[in-house]
Amino acid sequence: MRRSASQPPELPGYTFVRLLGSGGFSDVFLYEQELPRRRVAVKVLLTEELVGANRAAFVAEANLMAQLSAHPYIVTIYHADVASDDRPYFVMEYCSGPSLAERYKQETFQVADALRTGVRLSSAVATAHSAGILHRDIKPANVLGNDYGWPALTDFGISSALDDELPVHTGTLASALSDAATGTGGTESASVGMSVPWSPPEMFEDDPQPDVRSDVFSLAATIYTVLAGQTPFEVRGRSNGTLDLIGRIERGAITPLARQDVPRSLVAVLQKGMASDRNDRFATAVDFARALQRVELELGYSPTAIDVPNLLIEAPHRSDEADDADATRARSVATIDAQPAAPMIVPPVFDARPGSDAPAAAGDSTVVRTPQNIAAQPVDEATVVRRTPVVAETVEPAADTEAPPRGRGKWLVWGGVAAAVLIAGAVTAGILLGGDGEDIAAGPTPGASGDAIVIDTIPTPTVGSVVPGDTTLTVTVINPDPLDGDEFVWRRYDRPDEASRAIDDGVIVIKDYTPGDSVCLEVSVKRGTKASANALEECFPQ
Ligand SMILES: Nc1ncnc2c1ncn2[C@@H]1O[C@H](COP(=O)(O)OP(=O)(O)OP(=O)(O)O)[C@@H](O)[C@H]1O
Repeated sequence: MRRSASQPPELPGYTFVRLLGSGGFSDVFLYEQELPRRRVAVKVLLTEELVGANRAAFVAEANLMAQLSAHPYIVTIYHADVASDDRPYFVMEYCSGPSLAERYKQETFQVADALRTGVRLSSAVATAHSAGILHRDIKPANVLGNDYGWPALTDFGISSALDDELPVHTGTLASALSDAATGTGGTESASVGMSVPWSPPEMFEDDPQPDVRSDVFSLAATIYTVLAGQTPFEVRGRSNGTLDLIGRIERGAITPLARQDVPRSLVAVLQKGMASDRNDRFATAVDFARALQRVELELGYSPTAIDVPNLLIEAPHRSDEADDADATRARSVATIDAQPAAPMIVPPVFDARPGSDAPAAAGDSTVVRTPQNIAAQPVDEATVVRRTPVVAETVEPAADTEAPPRGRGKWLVWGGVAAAVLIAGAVTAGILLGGDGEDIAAGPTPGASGDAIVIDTIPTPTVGSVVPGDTTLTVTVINPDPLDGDEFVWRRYDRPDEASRAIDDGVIVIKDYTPGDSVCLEVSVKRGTKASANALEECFPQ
């Protein structure tokens, strides 16, 4: 439920113009500043959030952003104070353009634009890292657009110092349950914020310990999102509830990026950025930016400068790039120029382009997004708060319990109280309970509502063997915990138009197979009318 905005405060020297937007615990208003005359965005903490920890978190956000304000791709903070109604506020650069979230839903990003945005954003993130700050909530909605159409990273609301504990928020699942049910408060404990579709797997651990590579994952996921027009672990035509996404993120099941104009090298960079094991990712945001620059060079584009402070790393110029307009700025930041391309290997799972042996299209042609390549159902993009360490709990299903309208009950946007409890339990157990199993008879359950009630635990199949033949590919799958009557349901997710099929012996035979081709399968165990919520999703041969 959307809450109504608070009253804009009276601010001497500023005239209120209009509401720009509302966050979980603050409102952002457009004001006209008198001297110097300019439009500014003012973020104001809600009266209900004035209690200690929230006020401190708000002030910390202003201080973190102010520390990074000189960066060209981080929203600039001008001033902070407390209004006459006792609400703290900060005044920042007004970003008149659409955010990346608005843009990717309305237009198809050209490859050059995505690369440029990726390098710029990475330099903003690297700058935060060099100041000892993890952003922890990088996603398209937190990248605003300024007057020049440049990206401007914002919302350091859940950021933390690199060597600190995660920021502690007040309020818990238990207290939310209690609040929702009775209107009273509950006990407090620590919780962490995250936006699930762009979160790395380590954030779902009991005691998350994110580091710079966690931000690298979210950076890569953000660039994937703007290129694909959907988040990386969303699958068209399937349930994309929070549990589904967490399962796919943990398995590294990135949805193939079906764009002919995205070169294999870029696919490989994004895949490496989103590797499940953080040791397999780029070690730093600068490394990720450099990899994007190499793709720019490969495609014949001017490499976008990496603007970072205090890192006077000057790589050799490409002679014809000496006048790159991007490289000269009146900013106190160093510039890292592009380096020569290095070959990268693209595993087939991520690259869904037909005829993937064909050379990469170097062009930057406009791609018209057809209804087929738009995600069928929205995922929950909100920043949510999860208690940590997460403890399994059991509650009566409360699917129709309303989420509190404002404040730290933000995580309830996950689809209700029961969904949040289910996530907590599932993550703790290290497995994702199959209880949100899709009702086969009714078809896939769209959205987070499919996460609401735990009914049973249906195992996820594993791969037994893969045997490529001259004209067939035979994949045998195993039910690790079979019960009488269990079957398998499988389909090719690289061919969304093909129907699902049921088998009971676990032997999947793909006919008309051409050796060397990749076949992407989604296999669930079917038990009665339910299926395992977390399907096996893999492309073969591996
Ligand atoms: N500097 C700005 N210029 C223009 N619009 C802004 C600016 N800062 C925020 N907004 C708008 O205000 C909305 C709310 O901002 P806020 O940072 O509170 O967002 P949020 O991420 O939804 O909330 P939270 O901080 O609770 O995660 C944003 O969605 C954005 O549209």
